[in-house]
Amino acid sequence: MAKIITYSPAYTLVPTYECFNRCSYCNFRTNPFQSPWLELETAKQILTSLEHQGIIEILILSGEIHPLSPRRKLWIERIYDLAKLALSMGFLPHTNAGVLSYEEMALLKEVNVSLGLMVEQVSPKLLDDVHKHAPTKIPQLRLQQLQWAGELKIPFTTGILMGLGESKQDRKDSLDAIALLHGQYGHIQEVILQPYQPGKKDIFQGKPLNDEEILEVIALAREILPKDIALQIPPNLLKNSQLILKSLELGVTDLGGIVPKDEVNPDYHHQKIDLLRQELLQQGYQLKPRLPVYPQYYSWLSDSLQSSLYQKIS
Ligand SMILES: O=c1nc2n(C[C@H](O)[C@H](O)[C@H](O)CO)c3cc(O)ccc3cc-2c(=O)[nH]1
Ligand SMILES: C[C@H]1O[C@@H](n2cnc3c(N)ncnc32)[C@H](O)[C@@H]1O
Ligand code: MET
Ligand code: SF4
Repeated sequence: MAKIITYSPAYTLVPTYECFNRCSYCNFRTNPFQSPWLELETAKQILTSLEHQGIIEILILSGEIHPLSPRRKLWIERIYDLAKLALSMGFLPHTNAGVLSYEEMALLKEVNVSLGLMVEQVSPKLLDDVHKHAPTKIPQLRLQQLQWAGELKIPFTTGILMGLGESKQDRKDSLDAIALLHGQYGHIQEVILQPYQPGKKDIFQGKPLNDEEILEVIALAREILPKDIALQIPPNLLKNSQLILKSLELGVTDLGGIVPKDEVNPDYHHQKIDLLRQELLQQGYQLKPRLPVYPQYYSWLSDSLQSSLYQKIS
């Protein structure tokens, strides 16, 4: 029997690329005021063109507006409206818009089947380097987000970014912190193991992890995280199919959003899904689409979100 590996047929909407953080590894951001915001009309055209293509998830991924900016409220409203629009057109939204206030998180819960935020790494050392100009990457702030998501009963996706200059112990600490919060609230549906990959725009001088190091983190994550958390790795950031297969052997069960354009790593394209499916099948793995919320959390969602979800399944 072939082992099942999942992926999410997705499309990424970007409310804005402007971001007041400056993570040195980022290939996504522009400076504040340098990117127009995505208009609802434009989003509607994009979503219309995506209908009947098997796309399930709309991943809303945004640069961040300063919490004290007078534009913050408009920005959250735009994200809310984009998610609501996607829902009304039969898609299932999942938003990662960086660090939110408790009220913002509660608001976005209404129109998203799950939310996401990467922990990155809990080591405060990174604040002297890659996160020197990225105030929302303060580890305590990110962990508090996971705690709030737990309190609000929001099915949550998180993960670590590897290759930022952290030590092995730092990675272990980050995974332990995620496991601890999941132990308290049971809300972490998946953990993304994201290898940093250099792009054309970033200014980070560090070296990405090599294959052995990546595999070591996967094994460690599988050991630390409880079995009900799915392990995800984006296949376009792995060098070759061999490495993808080895990841699956070590316990990766999900390949994340397979999208036409990887907005975070635009220099790394996804392999054609049919090719990937065939390659995996030859090795005894069956690639299957999944929803952006895992079944054990369906009952956490509002009646309205549950009915959107059941329309997708039936
Ligand atoms: O749902 C998420 N998917 C993330 N993904 C996977 C995503 O589902 C897609 O593969 C594309 O990145 C979307 O543009 C990432 C992929 C990358 O190459 C780099 C970073 C991310 C980060 C996230 C993330 O925070 N949340
Ligand atoms: C949305 C998520 O994308 C990840 N991210 C940002 N830049 C890169 C990069 N160059 N390579 C890999 N992942 C990256 C961070 O972990 C962020 O939280
Ligand atoms: N700005 C958010 C974060 O870093 C999500 C997008 S990153 C390209 O957490
Ligand atoms: S990774 Fe996210 S928070 Fe950091 S600069 Fe890029 S968009 Fe902003």
